[in-house]
Amino acid sequence: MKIGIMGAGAIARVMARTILALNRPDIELYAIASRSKDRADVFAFEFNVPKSYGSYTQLVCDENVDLVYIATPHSEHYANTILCIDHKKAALVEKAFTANHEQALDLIHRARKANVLITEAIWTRYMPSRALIAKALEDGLIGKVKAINANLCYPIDKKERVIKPELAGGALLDIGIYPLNFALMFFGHEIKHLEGFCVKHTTGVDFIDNIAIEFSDGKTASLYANACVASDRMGYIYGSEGYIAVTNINNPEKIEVFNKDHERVSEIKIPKQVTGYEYQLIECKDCLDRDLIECPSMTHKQTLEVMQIMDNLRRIYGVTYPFENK
Ligand SMILES: NC(=O)C1=CN([C@@H]2O[C@H](COP(=O)(O)OP(=O)(O)OC[C@H]3O[C@@H](n4cnc5c(N)ncnc54)[C@H](OP(=O)(O)O)[C@@H]3O)[C@@H](O)[C@H]2O)C=CC1
Ligand SMILES: O=C1CO[C@H](CO)[C@@H](O)[C@@H]1O
Repeated sequence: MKIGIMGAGAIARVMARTILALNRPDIELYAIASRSKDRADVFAFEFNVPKSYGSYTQLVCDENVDLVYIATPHSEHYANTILCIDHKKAALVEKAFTANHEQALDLIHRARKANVLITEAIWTRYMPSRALIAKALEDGLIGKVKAINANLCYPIDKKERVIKPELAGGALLDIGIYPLNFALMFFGHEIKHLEGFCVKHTTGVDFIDNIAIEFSDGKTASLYANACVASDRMGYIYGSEGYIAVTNINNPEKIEVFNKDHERVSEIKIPKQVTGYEYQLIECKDCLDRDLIECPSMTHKQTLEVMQIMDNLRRIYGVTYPFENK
């Protein structure tokens, strides 16, 4: 699978390092495309990428590219993915999949019509830690499962793409999406009641997010994201007999099981990984081999439901992006 990266920014570099370190002959870093040929050339030199393009269109016109990894700001994902679909290129689209549900729905309709794989690069959904936690819950390690509490905070208030409304910035789409997915991955998507409260940046985007969910089966989730501070990134799943503590919900480092007397009863070992970003690539390769147009770890339906929940939260917050008001 020859990968072409769209956008030569921060996460693109992490992905390039991942592909190189993965060192699989069947998963190759083949091309980089930037809006600037100079930036593409610098990137290509840095990671020894065979092809370097000064426009995204040139990348999707390269007949050797099998998968485009879209690593641009949220506001751009919609147009970038259309470009891929129109050129019959499979796309792994960074989270948030799009700026809103309407864009996501349109992309999925287009991809299905064109029979092209598109999927959201919400890396935590593809990781082995997800199945390990789900199994611990199924096995009854903490009794009857009742509630989740999770947070993810980074001091990212100087990043343009995070503070600018026109780039669909804000804490929710950038980091709040992780505690949200953490809760939905383990409790499902059937929501009975959703509440939210945010503090806004001076630019108008949400910057400190508090989210409360009551699921249809009575389980609950309290989620927090803050784009001005660093936090412990803990995720807790509480049950009638104890709780599971996940250290770093953004890339799980430790999964511990405690009983209701707060004694640690076990630790669930996480397999050694490259960076954690490799699993979504491996699943894309598998999907392409099997002619699938969506990834089982993050189905189109699940992506759409996450986008809908985030739209609903933004409605509660009173946050819209300028291009949505036209
Ligand atoms: N999974 C994860 O752990 C992470 C995911 N992300 C996600 O990755 C995406 C990119 O984030 P990140 O790499 O931090 O962002 P950066 O700002 O570092 O890079 C984004 C790149 O997108 C390109 N781009 C295209 N259009 C625009 C535009 N209008 N304004 C600015 N840049 C543009 C630029 O590349 P060029 O000019 O070369 O074309 C730019 O370098 C986001 O969706 C974000 O949520 C980010 C960090 C971690
Ligand atoms: O997905 C992400 C995880 O962590 C980052 C902090 O560096 C975020 O900004 C980002 O978008």
